[in-house]
Amino acid sequence: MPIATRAFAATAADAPLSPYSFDRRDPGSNDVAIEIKYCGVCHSDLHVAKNDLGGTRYPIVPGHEIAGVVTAVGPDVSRFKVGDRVGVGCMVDSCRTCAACAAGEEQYCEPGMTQTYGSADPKGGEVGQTITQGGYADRITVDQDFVLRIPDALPLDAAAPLLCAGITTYSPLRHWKVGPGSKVAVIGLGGLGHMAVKLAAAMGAEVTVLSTSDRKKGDAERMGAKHFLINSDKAAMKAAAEKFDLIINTVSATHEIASHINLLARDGTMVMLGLTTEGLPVYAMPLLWRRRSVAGSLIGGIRETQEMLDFCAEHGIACDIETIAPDQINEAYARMERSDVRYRFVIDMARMPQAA
Ligand SMILES: NC(=O)c1ccc[n+]([C@@H]2O[C@H](COP(=O)([O-])OP(=O)(O)OC[C@H]3O[C@@H](n4cnc5c(N)ncnc54)[C@H](O)[C@@H]3O)[C@@H](O)[C@H]2O)c1
Ligand SMILES: [Zn+2]
Repeated sequence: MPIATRAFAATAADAPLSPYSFDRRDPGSNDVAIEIKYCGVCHSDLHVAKNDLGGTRYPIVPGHEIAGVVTAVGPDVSRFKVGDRVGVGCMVDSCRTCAACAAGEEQYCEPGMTQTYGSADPKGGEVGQTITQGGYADRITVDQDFVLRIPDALPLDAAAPLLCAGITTYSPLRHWKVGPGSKVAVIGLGGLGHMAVKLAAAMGAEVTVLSTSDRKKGDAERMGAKHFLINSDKAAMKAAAEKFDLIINTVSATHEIASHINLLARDGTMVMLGLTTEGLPVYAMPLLWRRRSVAGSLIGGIRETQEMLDFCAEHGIACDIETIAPDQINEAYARMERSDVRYRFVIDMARMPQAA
């Protein structure tokens, strides 16, 4: 029996999200059926719903920060049982044979991972759907290899955004070997940025937040930042020159980065996380003079995502959230566009309208 699912979908780039019903597949032999309790609202959802990146196929149910409880498992599922607290992030499958998948970095799967929403699903996807549909929904069915275990120490609502915002910031902090003594700067204190601050501080780094105003200074310090820099303050920016080993750039819109390169120490790296589509000028001289890099990073693999969840449980880290009902999603998007969010909206599926 296919699983009746209530959701919120975008039907066009300029239309508000609205109630949408469809069927999830009944669990196959390796599948886990999940009742979604909470889903975080990532800025990528907004980019896709509004077709900022091009190529969105409608209707689309966004959402890739999923936390819920297992309701059924297929006969070959060994890792999960009914009642387990689980999460699903940005991927629901990959080729599993390419070099990236073999290295546990399924996000860089060479033929391409199957994203939680908007991907053509090689297994046929949801019943009657040509693309995968995401987590602004009360049910989902996912292959067990792409399901994460949410440790008991983490509340499901505040853990949900870890499945994207958490892993997207944890992975570059690990890749660039952040630890005690590292100096890390975070640009953009939103969903990703606030997790970058908490995670880098828990890894022992000295963290600085770079922002356009001092509105969030108190919050940043509470999250573990030692310093707060306003990027229009020329004297402060000059004083911070050559300071940082790693700059995590989470800004969601195209913005000037060249003036920030001088903040990097020798061998320092600025990691771009925002899904911006326009080119940005970067000059060779400040890069080569200190062997600096500008890099990018995409979410993180399944093994590393579990490691991140366990790290958060061990260090008592979760997201700062504002819980909303599914029908408040359009208002939440409008607020995200105004940078009015502290620091992640999370949809509570128990408040799904009955008629959806
Ligand atoms: N690389 C990845 O794997 C990955 C994963 C998740 C999200 N993302 C992308 O990362 C970006 C951030 O996502 P989020 O969910 O944290 O968004 P968010 O809306 O929670 O935060 C964005 C931050 O950028 C700031 N900002 C926006 N425009 C700005 C500007 N012009 N100048 C300076 N600051 C500005 C906002 O004040 C806010 O602090 C988005 O583009 C999102 O799509 C990438
Ligand atoms: Zn995301």
